[in-house]
Amino acid sequence: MDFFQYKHQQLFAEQVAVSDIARQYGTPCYVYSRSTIERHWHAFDQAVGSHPHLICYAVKANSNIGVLSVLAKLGSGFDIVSGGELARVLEAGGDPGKVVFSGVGKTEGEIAFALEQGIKCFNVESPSELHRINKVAGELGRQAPVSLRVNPDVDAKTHPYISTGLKANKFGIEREQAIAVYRQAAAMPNLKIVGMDCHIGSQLTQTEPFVDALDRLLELVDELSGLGIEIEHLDVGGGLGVTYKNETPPDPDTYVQAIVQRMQDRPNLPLIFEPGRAIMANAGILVSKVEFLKQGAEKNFALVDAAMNDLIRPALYSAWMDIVEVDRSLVRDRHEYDVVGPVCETGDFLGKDRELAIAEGDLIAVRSAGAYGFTMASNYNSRCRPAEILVDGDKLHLVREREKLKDLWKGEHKVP
Ligand SMILES: Cc1ncc(COP(=O)(O)O)c(C=O)c1O
Ligand SMILES: N[C@@H](CCCC[NH3+])C(=O)O
Repeated sequence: MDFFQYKHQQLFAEQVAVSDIARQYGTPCYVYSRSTIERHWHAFDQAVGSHPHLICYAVKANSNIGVLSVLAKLGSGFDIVSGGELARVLEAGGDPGKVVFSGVGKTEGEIAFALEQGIKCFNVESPSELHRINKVAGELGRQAPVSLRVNPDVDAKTHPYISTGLKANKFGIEREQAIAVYRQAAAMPNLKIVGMDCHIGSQLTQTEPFVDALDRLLELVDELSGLGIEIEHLDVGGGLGVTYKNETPPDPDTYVQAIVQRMQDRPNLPLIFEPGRAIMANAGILVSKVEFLKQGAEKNFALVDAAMNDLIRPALYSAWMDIVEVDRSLVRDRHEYDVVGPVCETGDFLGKDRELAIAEGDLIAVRSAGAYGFTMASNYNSRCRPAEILVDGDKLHLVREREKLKDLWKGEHKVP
């Protein structure tokens, strides 16, 4: 069931009319559905069934404290890529013992912070990082749990900017070197090898690359076992795609089943999943107001009050995101528009060539904007970042206030 749907031609978020939310909190604003977040998380968790596992939501997709607190209450784990994300998880009430720390450039400070908090493990992306973790752990008198992120060299068949599992990508340790690096890790006194990890890219719409990657990892697990190095968990990463337009990704159940089936003869090797987009994308929309309609020589423009600084995916990846009218009861002529924001960049668009029945002052919503929306927002053009509202049935929670002008120069100083 979709928790963003029309009732009497009005777009609703759960039981609240989106136009009421806009009236109360202004635009632009992100609106999230708690039920959708929970349903998506459970879809992963239940699909794994009795195989031991942990769902570690990828915080980068949407790191709002309100969102994280919903997931923490479900008992979710978290995949983080910075000390900042760890701090958010802790603030939201997440369990550090269920946190895996990915990312290619962990600093000494971040490693120390994570060790002190007792995270589940570091997903290590290079031999240099192993040395660094070993050093910091030694200084703190601790043993650091580590898992190597192996780059399995499979083609994820996704946008080149968001593919991560190819030899040409900066992520992970090459498959051919993995055994040697595990041996190095085994010889370091302050490390404890606990797992193996991979993440081959984002917005994948086929199951096959995931299964190929898993098979490649399992070969390595067996080879390591022969060398006396036992892997205690296998982290298959995130990356499951969603439908923005006409993509047909497998649903979480089909994707998870394909992976769990491969694990049937390894019932004691726990799995970790790191979904981000599949949990959050369709749990959120970006609501914006039409400021002006403008007729150009070749195109009609709908100038709206949200821009690339609020939602950069269309500008950055030419990503197509659905744009809909919030109130379809209004009588309007239907025209084709480029939906653009006020930022001074030609690339500032939310959608091109969209048929919409709108007038100045009307509301539109960009759908599937719950993942990589606010987390990639900036203050470019000195624009205040939008409010974020979480809907829970008929209740509204303002989970992030709209930034105020003073927030724009917080921490900056005039020169005497
Ligand atoms: C290491 C890691 N894990 C998980 C994710 C989440 O990916 P997605 O949002 O595609 O599920 C990412 C981002 O692609 C990532 O880099
Ligand atoms: N930010 C990207 C995906 C990158 C995933 C991060 N590893 C998007 O909006 O689609």
